[in-house]
Amino acid sequence: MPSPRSSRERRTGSGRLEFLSLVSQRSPGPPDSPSRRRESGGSAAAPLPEEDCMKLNPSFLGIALSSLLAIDLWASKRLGVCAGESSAWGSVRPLMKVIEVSGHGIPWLLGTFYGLCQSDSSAAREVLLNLLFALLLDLVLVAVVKGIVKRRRPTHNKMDMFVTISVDKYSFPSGHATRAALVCRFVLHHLVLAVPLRVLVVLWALIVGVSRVMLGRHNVTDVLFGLLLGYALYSVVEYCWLSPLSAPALFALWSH
Ligand SMILES: CC(C)=CCC/C(C)=C/COP(=O)(O)O
Repeated sequence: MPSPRSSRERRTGSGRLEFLSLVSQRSPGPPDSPSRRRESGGSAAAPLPEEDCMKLNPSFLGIALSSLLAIDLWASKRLGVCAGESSAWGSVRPLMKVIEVSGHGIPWLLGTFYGLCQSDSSAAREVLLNLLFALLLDLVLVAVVKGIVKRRRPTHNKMDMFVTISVDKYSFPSGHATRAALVCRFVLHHLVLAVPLRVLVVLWALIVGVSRVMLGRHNVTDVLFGLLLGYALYSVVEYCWLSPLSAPALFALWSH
């Protein structure tokens, strides 16, 4: 028995199947428009209001963003292999938490402040004062962006972080990632280090970023944006560089 064929197909002289163009057979307009769908139901319909058409035709940007977010959530969940003790890489979680502390704001702020109090050269004081300024600027900027975006941390995150502030319930951007990128650029520009140490500094920043996703603290996009933000923030710090000439009162505070 011959198989039933749709009205969109016909046979050519050579016996090959050819698909008839739907567009050429119907009235002009987008082939999948709502009015078309109504026509295919057999009854003529009045055109839909413009707002309805807008809802039915989401913009390319909207689709691209939702797809990116869906991929982000899926990848972040799969990469969150240290999110709990019972996770696939749960045994590595303590090491990841040490890396977390290495990028935390408190040790960096306290360490820089201590160095500033101890330093006896004006060049070191200038660098440390600017590092302190950079770290504070970073904290404020991240808190503002987190407060505006209000993206929740991944559901698989265990909120057992060392010292947090209220906006740290939000995840975009990763504060550890901004700090790691900022400190990395700062150190590479202002400390004279041997190449292996420079490589280590870059590796540390990348590992801090990756560990945020592995610990389940962040989605991948939080970390990528955080790294970019920290990188860009360093340029702002360079631009506003504090020196004994531009901020004499501040330097007078630290001169012994
Ligand atoms: C309390 C102070 C001085 C800093 C908070 C540091 C902190 C907990 C940042 C959050 O980082 P993530 O956004 O990467 O989770």
